[in-house]
Amino acid sequence: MIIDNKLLQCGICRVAVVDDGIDWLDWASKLSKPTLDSLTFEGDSHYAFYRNIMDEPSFPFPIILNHVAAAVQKYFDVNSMEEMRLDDAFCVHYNTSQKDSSGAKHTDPSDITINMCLEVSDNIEGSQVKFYGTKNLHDVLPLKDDDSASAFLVEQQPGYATIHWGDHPHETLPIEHGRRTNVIMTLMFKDKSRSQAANRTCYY
Ligand SMILES: O=C(O)CCC(=O)C(=O)O
Ligand SMILES: [Fe+2]
Repeated sequence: MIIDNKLLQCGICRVAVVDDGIDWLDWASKLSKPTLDSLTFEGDSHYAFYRNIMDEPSFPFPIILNHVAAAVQKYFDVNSMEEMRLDDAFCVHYNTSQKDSSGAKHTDPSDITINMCLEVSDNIEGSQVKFYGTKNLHDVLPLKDDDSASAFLVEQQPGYATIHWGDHPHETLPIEHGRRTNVIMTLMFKDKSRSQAANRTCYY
């Protein structure tokens, strides 16, 4: 597991999901097309492109969850992935033809979010995820107060999952060049008494 220590100290864990059997680009091209459902009743007005993929039959959710399990267990106070359930999953896609490719500042309706990057074009500019403030991770020495970032950017890299607490405020910056496709998976503690997310108001 190669983990970026600076990000960890800010509360973000980035993990490579390398699997010979998965063609991320192929999934990006498939999922970044609208469906009738995504165009009609399930749109999320906060994203220029949003497509729910909970019912996508062959998307490799189990493989992704397997790859991130060790990191989730080490850093997010989870003893076993059995304690978590996948509550929702959707694809976001950004390109320069979109009128507004930013994502407003929010927290997620999740205890833990896994944001899997499928595709980033070579000419990408912008479209970083900007996090506000730092969060503590298990087993990571937090930054001293004066080093603590008030906000920082996380670049997205294809094949990497960004794992963060659902209540870590973040936004997506507008894309200036290129295209990007990510899949966002929201995880909840099955034990409702451990879940902070059920009654969260996500937008400010
Ligand atoms: O990748 C993106 O632009 C969305 C990021 C996000 O909202 C998340 O990780 O929860
Ligand atoms: Fe989010």
